[in-house]
Amino acid sequence: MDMSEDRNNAMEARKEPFWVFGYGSLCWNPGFQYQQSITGYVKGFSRRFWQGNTTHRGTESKPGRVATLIEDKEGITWGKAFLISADDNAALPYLSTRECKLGGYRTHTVNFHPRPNLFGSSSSSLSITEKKNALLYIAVPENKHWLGAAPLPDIAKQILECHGQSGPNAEYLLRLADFMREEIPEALDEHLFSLERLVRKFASDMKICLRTLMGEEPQEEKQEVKAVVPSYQFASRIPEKKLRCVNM
Ligand SMILES: N[C@@H](CCC(=O)N[C@@H](CS)C(=O)NCC(=O)O)C(=O)O
Repeated sequence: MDMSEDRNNAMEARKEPFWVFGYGSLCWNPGFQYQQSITGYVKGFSRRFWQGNTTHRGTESKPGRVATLIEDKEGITWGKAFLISADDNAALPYLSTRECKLGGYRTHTVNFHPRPNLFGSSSSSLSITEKKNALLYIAVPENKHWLGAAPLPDIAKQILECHGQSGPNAEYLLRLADFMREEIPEALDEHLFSLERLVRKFASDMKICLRTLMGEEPQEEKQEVKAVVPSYQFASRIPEKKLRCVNM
């Protein structure tokens, strides 16, 4: 699959509004200005916590694990796309620092499929449901932070133990799982939700309060996960967090 980076420059050169697709922390903490956001999916990829991270969610000596995409002909990965305006000159440099410089990701252009309109699309909203060209940031096995596959319990233990400049690695996983459950409850992701279940189990076994770990008031631990009414302001309900290591 051609993962050339020159399309990024083409998007910059064209100076037209463009879409960025997020499937990890960008879903719940985009960190840049955007005109609108739409949940939806990309085909041909599956999400995996196979990318190591030594800045945001880990250290050089104890790298954490963050999300990337692996090629999977039958794969569908759900997330959120953000429309960035033509005259925005800040988003791409910010993402290049956050994703590429600090995270080992590279750009790739895909077709983004907006989530089918749950209430029947009128002709006026047809443009919202049409697939769109989007930029995404993917970590490929050749990058220096790549960790690759491991037994899920080992990945879960690593996530529970690691912490970086942006906070606990567990926060990254749990916020992504919460985002998917609350904004796209129909989306399946066995890898993500199995990891969430394992992290919650190991935290309970080790008497670790995840709410405290995530810097929230200690509360009664979620005993079971209930489907909730989709909230379209998910990101706005998460405490604003500027990523210190991006420093932009
Ligand atoms: N490219 C993926 C993953 C992005 C991601 O998680 N990047 C890391 C860079 S290492 C990050 O920004 N982490 C911020 C954080 O952990 O809060 C996405 O579209 O969401």
